Amino acid sequence: MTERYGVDSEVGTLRTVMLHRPGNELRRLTPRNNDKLLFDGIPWVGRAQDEHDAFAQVLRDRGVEVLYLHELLIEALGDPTARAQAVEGAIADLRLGDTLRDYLAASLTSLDPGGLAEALMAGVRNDEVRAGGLVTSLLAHEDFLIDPLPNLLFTRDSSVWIRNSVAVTSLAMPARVRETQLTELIYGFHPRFAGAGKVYDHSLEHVEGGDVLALGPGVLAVGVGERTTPAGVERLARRVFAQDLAHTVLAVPIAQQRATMHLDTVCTMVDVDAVLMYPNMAEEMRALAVTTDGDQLHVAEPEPFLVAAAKALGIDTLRRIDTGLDPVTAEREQWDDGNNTLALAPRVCIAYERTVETNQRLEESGVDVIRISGSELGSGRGGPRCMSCPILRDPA
Ligand SMILES: NC(=[NH2+])NCCC[C@H](N)C(=O)O
Repeated sequence: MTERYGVDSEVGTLRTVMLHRPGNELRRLTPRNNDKLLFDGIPWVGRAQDEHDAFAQVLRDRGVEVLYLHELLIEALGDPTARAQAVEGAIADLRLGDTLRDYLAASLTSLDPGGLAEALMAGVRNDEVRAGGLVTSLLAHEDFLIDPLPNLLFTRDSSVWIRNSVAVTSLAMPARVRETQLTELIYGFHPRFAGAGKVYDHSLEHVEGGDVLALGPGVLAVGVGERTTPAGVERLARRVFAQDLAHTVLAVPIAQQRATMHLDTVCTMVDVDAVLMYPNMAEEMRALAVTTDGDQLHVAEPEPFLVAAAKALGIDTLRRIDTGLDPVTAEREQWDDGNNTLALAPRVCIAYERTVETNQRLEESGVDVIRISGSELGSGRGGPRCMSCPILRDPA
């Protein structure tokens, strides 16, 4: 049987990817809720969809199979047990109270898989239901009973494949926590993933996919900062070692701030032995190599990231593509996800067109750059890497 999933590197030829085409959940963003929902502006949704369609087309033109999260979700919700689990997860929130919870349970249960998926993604507003009762009368019209999930767009964060096992992650920001209820349904109930191993779940310590880089077979780098916690990387290391999915996990501390929320905002791989790094941070990035003797975890002293990574990969040097940008240009382009490239194969990547200088330097270093526009997509602070969850790559 040909493989349908499995990822052992960042750069092996991409075969299958999961995207999420932005939908009605983006139409919920207002100037009053966008900060909480982790968007820096109010995107023009139609244009964001066009940009996203163009991104998907670039992938298809390169022979990549594009799966959509919402379609996988609808298919998974064909299973009655999945629907029951979905409803239970959506109404668990304590803001509802018993009357409203019972009402929502009944109305969500009556929906078909398509309608239920839409409610789970776009959320439900108080004035969209006729529930009656105290809580609904006291809440504002525009209060959400079920929050919308605009960050579903960033499929990188809510699940990550580590070889033939999938890690449903544990998201740190309240606005995103419910996303993994959806990825859990997909991987738990969609027939395509029936035989897949499971290596992590949302009940564990925080780990986000944007922090997890498969540097090469058996070697993961995991950013520890605003999202993934120290305990998260420890738990992930234990889990991947127990399933023999990696021999080394490099824990990489990154500044706890929005600009560097995930490791992939400052560092992505563009070749089997080359990384693109945010120059303002490249020098000081350190890594602690975690290994195991089968029983205990061993933690090495911090070393420069590139040194620790090359050692773990068993190569002489991991090349850093030096964009040579002045600090201000570098800071501007990092903010616009210039370092968040998606590799389609060694030395071929997708990047936003707006990070002009970074792209040019990448090309001068021998990397093909396929440019996509992201004027609207970018308002969620994520680039090509975080808008994609690779499901199948050729072995590196
Ligand atoms: N892997 C990434 N860089 N993801 C970007 C996620 C952006 C999203 N708005 C958030 O704040 O969570």
